[in-house]
Amino acid sequence: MAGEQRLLLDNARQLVLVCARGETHLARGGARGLAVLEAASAVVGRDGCIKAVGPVDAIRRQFSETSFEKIIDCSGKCVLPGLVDAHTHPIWAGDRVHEFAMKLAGASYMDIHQAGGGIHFTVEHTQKASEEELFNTFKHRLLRMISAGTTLVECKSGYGLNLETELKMLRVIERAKRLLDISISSTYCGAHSVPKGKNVTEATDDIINNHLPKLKELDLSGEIHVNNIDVFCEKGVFDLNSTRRILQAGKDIGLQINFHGDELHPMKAAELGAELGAQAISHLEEISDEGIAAMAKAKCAAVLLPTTAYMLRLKQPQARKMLQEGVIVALGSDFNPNAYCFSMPMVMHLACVNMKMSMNEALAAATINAAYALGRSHTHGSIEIGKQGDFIVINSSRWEHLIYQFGGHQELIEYVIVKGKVVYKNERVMGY
Ligand SMILES: N=CN[C@@H](CCC(=O)O)C(=O)O
Ligand SMILES: [Zn+2]
Repeated sequence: MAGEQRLLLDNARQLVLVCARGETHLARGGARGLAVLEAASAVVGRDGCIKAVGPVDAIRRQFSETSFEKIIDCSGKCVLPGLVDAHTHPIWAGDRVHEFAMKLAGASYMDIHQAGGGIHFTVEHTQKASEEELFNTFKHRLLRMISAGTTLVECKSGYGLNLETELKMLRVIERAKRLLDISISSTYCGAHSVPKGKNVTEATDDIINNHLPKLKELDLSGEIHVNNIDVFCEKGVFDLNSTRRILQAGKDIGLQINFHGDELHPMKAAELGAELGAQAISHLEEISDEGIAAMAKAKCAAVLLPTTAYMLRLKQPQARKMLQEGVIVALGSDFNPNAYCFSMPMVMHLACVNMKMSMNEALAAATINAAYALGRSHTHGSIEIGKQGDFIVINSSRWEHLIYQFGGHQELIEYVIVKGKVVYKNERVMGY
């Protein structure tokens, strides 16, 4: 093939495609075996999309007349799809390291929340922060996510609660979507907590009557484009009926439903999400058997968050049962001031050890299934022709080292590539 292409990833020891037949997700046995090529190469075109994937010699023959803007010699290394983080809260001011100490001393998440800390503490600081300050810290956090291999991330608002601050957060996300080398799926999470001075019904009415119409108006004018709607459906936060009203109203203005459910108490959130056609539900530590069956039937993804269960010493979600029953299991870092973790490789490791997932299942959950949870698996989550050219290159001859070496990704990940462009090059790569 003559002409010019953007990138050749040449001669990888392992090229981990994840999927090879255009699957939108991997459930049941599908997640157990991943598509992996040995001694293979991949080509990204000037439009940022993957043009070819295959054995080294075949790709060299096919592109013998082609020039490349960049060639990366991947000998002895592994290439994987860019990782997808399906759940984060990365825009906020004021850390909560003091609450970490309180939790270590025995306070529960809800003790702190009900005493006015937790989300309320972050809301107070985020309301006061300038848009510029929020953008700068957000940018820094996204760069840390990229260096840990994330190339598509879901980002929530939800530390504003009032319309003004929720819009400030969403503008910050919009700016990052335009300016930074990472793909973002944005989520309006105005129902993250009931604001001080309002009861649940008042907060729900305010969201439905004021926030959502404003989001629709800003979408039509092209100022802010939001992808998902979220609610923290939890005892003492938003009950099932308010959750239903908000999610339905969000769906009515074209947002995908993707919400927090069944985390600290069984709420029948999974059953509700399946009924409303939710794309995904997160947490699910307290899901019922009926909820698992309903999510499998509705093809509603379960976004499991191993850092939260670990940090808060919660019971683990039943990942094995969900996988056996055919639920589409995805993973997220849940980066937020309560669970300060940017790293999907560490999340995969925790999912394997604490939730008993296999490494293949964890990688599927952090790539194609996380992309599915965001409605993006037609463009992200696997190395297949036509998809966006997002990759990580690791300095190891077997891809499983990315999960096995807990915390080791900082030395293992050599390149992070988005749309065929190197967006992170690690200068201290060491291998093993
Ligand atoms: N559970 C609700 N929301 C977040 C925590 C947010 C916070 O504590 O600031 C979560 O997903 O873990
Ligand atoms: Zn969350």
